[in-house]
Amino acid sequence: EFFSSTSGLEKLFQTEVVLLEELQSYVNGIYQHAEALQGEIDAIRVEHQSAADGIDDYLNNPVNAFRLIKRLHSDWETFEGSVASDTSRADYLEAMAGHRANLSFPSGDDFVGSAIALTRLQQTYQLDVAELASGILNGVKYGTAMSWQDCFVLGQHLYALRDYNHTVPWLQQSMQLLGEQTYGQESASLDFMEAVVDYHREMGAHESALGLVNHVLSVEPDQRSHLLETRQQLEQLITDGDKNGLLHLTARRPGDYHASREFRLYEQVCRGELKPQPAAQRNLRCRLRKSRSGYVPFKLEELHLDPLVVQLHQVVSAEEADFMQRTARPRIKRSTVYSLNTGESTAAAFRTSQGASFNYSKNSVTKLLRRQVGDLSGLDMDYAEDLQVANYGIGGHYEPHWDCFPENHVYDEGDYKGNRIATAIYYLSDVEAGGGTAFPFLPLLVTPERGSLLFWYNLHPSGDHDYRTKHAACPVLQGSKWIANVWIRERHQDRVRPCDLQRNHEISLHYRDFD
Ligand SMILES: O=C(O)CCC(=O)C(=O)O
Ligand SMILES: [Fe+2]
Repeated sequence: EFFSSTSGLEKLFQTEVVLLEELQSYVNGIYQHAEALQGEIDAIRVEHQSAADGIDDYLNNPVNAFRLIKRLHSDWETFEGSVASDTSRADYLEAMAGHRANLSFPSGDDFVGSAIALTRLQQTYQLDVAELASGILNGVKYGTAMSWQDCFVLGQHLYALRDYNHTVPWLQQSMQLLGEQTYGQESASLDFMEAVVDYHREMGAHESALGLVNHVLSVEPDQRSHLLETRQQLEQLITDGDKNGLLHLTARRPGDYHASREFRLYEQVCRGELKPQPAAQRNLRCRLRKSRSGYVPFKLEELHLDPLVVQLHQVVSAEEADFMQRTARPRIKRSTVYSLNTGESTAAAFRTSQGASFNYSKNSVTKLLRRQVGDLSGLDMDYAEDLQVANYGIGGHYEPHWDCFPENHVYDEGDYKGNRIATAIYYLSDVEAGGGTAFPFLPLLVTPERGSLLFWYNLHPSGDHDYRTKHAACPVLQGSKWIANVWIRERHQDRVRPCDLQRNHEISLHYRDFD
């Protein structure tokens, strides 16, 4: 699978580099062959021109007669042979078959995954389709523009995925771009637009259908008079406020998490529209904190006090962060999520990233990552889970979740004892746009900053879940996000974080069943 990480996409890019060379050498071969044949054609034409003054005169010349006979007797056979023996086409196809077997190609799932990632970005960051199609993200031009065909294929795919809400704007954009082409007025283009009218009608997007009908009729009023009736029907449906069509059937069902208040909070936090109240921010401090074993103090920034969320700046150097990326790159695989129902870990649409885990004794950097979390928190790192490095590609995200395990989960597996008392996330890269860590209930957005470390407790001192710590990875809008997760278990931590004898989770219970 390639779409879920940037390093996956790099493999696809390399594939395209090879394919491009292959096609170029095929085209070069055709050119050479064509040039040779053109030379022959030109020579014979010159010959024929000298006959222009009179065929009889020309043929009375014995040399000319001989040459004509010779040409027809053997030259033309040679030309035919040359065309017949041209293996460039077969060679190209054979080489391509080899490439298909040996190089990385995206699967259908990749195609669907990348289409969904685009609509996710559109949705989360409320991007304008026209801007997105022109390569602009939040006012900054990053990519090349999409063609009308790109937009059409995306729309068609979203249609197949039954995401009609997103289908309509992409088809609209596609038709808009087609209309701007010089061939946008040609008959074939108008046929295409008529086909899209049918899509819109089926979906119940009457206004979009009407817009297209009017456009087609304005270009070819006489040839396309059958559309007059369609126009009338559409106008009637619009006047009646008709709500039939696929678009209206798929309005989000009640109980759909993506339509919940919580999910909306999350999206607002990702966009930076919701922030902690000034009154809460006033008490936040930046300070230097002594490290347990190192000489250099931590640059600690409080991001939230209750629950405590802190970010430590410049704890990992650029070289160390890059080293971890390089080490993880060959090992990362699509991230999975554990399902309580099936007891299995599977890939899920709500978590699209790739990851790999490392024993902390792997190298000096993994050792450093473990030691620093211990130094900062004072927690016993003997029961920390293996380090989990993750990479998110474009649109990669992890929807709101708690890191601690649910109450009925058996979490004493092997060496891991107790629930996940705390989470520490190292940011191993900056992210150009999007990709923050969002806490919808706080409501806090943490910006990834290469070399920094984010830390919070998932449990109340009583050991109960702190439901306020629900958090998420916002979709990456531009760039590639690398993190390393450190999860610390409960065992032996009571010396550092004494248990409260009273249960003290009332303050967060409200967030357990938020809607
Ligand atoms: O990538 C992030 O910002 C958060 C990741 C996360 O929450 C997780 O991996 O559990
Ligand atoms: Fe998490």
